[in-house]
Amino acid sequence: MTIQLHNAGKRYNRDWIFRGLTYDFHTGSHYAITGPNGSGKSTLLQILSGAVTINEGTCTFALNNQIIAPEKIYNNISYCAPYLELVEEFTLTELLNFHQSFKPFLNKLSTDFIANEVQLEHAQNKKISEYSSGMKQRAKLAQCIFSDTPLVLLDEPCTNLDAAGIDLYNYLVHKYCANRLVIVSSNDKQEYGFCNEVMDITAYK
Ligand SMILES: Nc1ncnc2c1ncn2[C@@H]1O[C@H](COP(=O)(O)OP(=O)(O)OP(=O)(O)O)[C@@H](O)[C@H]1O
Repeated sequence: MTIQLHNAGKRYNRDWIFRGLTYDFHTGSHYAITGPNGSGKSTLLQILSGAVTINEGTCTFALNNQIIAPEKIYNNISYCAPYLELVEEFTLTELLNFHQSFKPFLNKLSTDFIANEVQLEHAQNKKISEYSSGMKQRAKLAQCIFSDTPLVLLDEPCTNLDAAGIDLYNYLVHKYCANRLVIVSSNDKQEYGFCNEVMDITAYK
């Protein structure tokens, strides 16, 4: 999987968030997008998911050297972000089963195994609405990291996680994302310490 930005620019109304952004993202590398609050990290991540369009330049997605149209890219993406909601009426088992009906899990892993991996096996049959905020974040990470996609987009992935949760995040990323294209939007080294490429978005203001 590759994503190539060439001279990309994004503005909301008259305000440019970034301009002249030329950057290649490749499978095998793990990238961090850093910058202060409001600098455009989440906006860029949404562009890299195909959900938001740029106002100038190009953003090209390719899988196995075949160009993919931005509107088709969603099949290849797992996304975890504070602004993406879970279906809270579901239990974790129902949520994972529903999710895998349109996005299968890595190696056909079972929902029981996944609940166990994120240490939520004791709460597997409890409604997500009754979860704590840290438990909800573990459920979001489970849904994202275990989906069998070449691209994993993580926006502030340790939101609401305690120290054990942050260790769990690092374990999941190392075990299940090693050969995937991973892009993390964050200002917290605990969230992107494993990334081998760091892009400071303020360089493109
Ligand atoms: N839908 C929108 N319409 C108008 N402006 C927007 C929209 N989304 C974001 N912005 C603006 O774009 C800028 C970048 O926002 P963005 O959320 O990408 O920043 P960020 O770096 O992720 O911030 P944070 O670290 O606080 O999460 C901000 O000035 C924000 O107000």
